[in-house]
Amino acid sequence: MDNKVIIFDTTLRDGEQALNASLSVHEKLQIAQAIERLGVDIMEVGFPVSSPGDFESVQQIARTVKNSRVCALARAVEADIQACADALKPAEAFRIHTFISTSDVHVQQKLRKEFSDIEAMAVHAVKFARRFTDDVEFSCEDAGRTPIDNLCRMVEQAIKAGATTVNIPDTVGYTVPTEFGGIISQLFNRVPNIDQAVISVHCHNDLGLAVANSIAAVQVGVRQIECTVNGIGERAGNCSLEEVAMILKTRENLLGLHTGIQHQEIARTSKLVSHLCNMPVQLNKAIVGGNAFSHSSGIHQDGMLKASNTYEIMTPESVGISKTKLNLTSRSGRHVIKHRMASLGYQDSDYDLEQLYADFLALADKKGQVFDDDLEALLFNIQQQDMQDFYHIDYLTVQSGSGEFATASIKLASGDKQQIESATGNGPVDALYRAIKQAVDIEFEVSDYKISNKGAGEDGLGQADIVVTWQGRNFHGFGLATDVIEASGQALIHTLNSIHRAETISALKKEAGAKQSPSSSTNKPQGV
Ligand SMILES: CC(=O)SCCNC(=O)CCNC(=O)[C@H](O)C(C)(C)COP(=O)(O)OP(=O)(O)OC[C@H]1O[C@@H](n2cnc3c(N)ncnc32)[C@H](O)[C@@H]1OP(=O)(O)O
Ligand SMILES: CC(C)C(=O)C(=O)O
Ligand SMILES: [Mg+2]
Repeated sequence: MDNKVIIFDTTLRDGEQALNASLSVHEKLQIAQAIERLGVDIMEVGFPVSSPGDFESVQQIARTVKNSRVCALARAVEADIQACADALKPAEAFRIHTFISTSDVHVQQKLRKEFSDIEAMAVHAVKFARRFTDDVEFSCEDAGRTPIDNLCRMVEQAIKAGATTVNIPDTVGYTVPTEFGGIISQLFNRVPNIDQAVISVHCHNDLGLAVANSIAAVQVGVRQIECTVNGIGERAGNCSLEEVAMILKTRENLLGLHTGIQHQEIARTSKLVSHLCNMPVQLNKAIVGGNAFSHSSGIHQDGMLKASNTYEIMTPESVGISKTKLNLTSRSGRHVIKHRMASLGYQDSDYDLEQLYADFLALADKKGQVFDDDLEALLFNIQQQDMQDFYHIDYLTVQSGSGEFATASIKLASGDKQQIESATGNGPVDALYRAIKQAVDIEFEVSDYKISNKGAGEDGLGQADIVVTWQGRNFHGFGLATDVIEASGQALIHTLNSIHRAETISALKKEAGAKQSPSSSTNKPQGV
């Protein structure tokens, strides 16, 4: 048996069904091109009968994509299949995928038919689809809950009618791996013509088992996995493409299978899909989550510094992520601090590791994650108070109305000095930022400003993200509050505190440099 597993991507069909905002034709095309670059064998890109917009996007993708076969979905209904054929026509070769439910609950309650009617509809649909292409896939919807005798009958009939791929979906993510693998094994053992079609699986993640079930299926002979980028799809989603691709690559030694996926494209495809679909990826998601290649505790970081395979079973570069992250937190140890200081250009003799580590722990307990600037600030013995909150808004009020200038008044603390300022502006944020500018000693420009919603409902939080340019360097800051004006103020103050810290560090570096004699220059911090 061939040991290549065909990857069938359904991000733009099953994945798209689960979005809370629709994608434009242009956005779908961008995703299709990224998925093509990823090296999938087949991409299912829509359900053309469902709307003129979906028809058009399937057509555009069929016109554009060349290196993956394009496919569209149809009920076991002539009009749906005809729509697939019409939309896919621009492609040189295409697949039509038709389906009907086979489980008792779906046949009786949803379709309200007899199983024999369903068999007849399936056979007719497959034969009708074969008029347009010799690549026809048939799916037994809810196969995971279908009585095995009925499932065997349906698979045999579909192959006899001309299906070249037969897909066994666990539509509601009900089965567990041994059970699902057992269903597939029974099909291989009992359906006489099974070797005349590729057998595929399409698993949903309702119990978090979509990937495990798909792997159980390939272990007993399945050679096509249907999946989506980031695992998006109906309800809890579909089998995640990046997870199966990396399981098959990383455990090729055990499974003896491979795919045609270009693994280095995984991270950027995941980011594009997440961004265009407005579906954030959870931090701890395997392969593409923000923490998938970051290490936070001292024992792990020490291991990673000695040999990365102590805690990484694949490299971040292999999935297109530039490098492993070693987060500095209060769970970090001395080895990683030493390593980070060396990468910032410091030699061991430039600092007292025990003192720095003690200060670092005190700061990490307060702050969570400690960044490189913080470490340098500790090195130069800056008071933690200075590092965290030199500037602070004690009070702010803003007045605005349509057709008038807005006015803002603030009371701002700068270290132990306090100042009251007022300013007018084109809007409330402009007025507030002008008042803050009058109160601080820093010449800066706000070069980017964005407000986004965090959480649902009227009392959800607003997040302000700004970029401030100071002496040619960009500083990012954010603020989070139920009031967007307050969030905007916090964002600017956050940024000004970072600038203040950078200013203080550079003054201290200059001072330290001036005190060094030429003969002690080897002790100078380098590369900072
Ligand atoms: C498991 C899956 O992911 S299946 C794919 C799910 N995706 C979608 O549903 C997205 C596209 N769907 C649509 O745009 C619409 O549902 C359409 C155009 C297909 C149909 O719309 P409508 O005609 O208004 O029907 P509606 O969606 O309300 O009901 C579905 C009908 O199709 C029937 N049906 C469902 N599946 C199938 C099937 N595989 N083959 C034949 N008929 C089916 C249902 O029994 C129901 O028929 P009824 O009207 O006789 O009761
Ligand atoms: C149409 C089929 C393959 C499907 O999406 C499912 O059963 O989940
Ligand atoms: Mg599905």
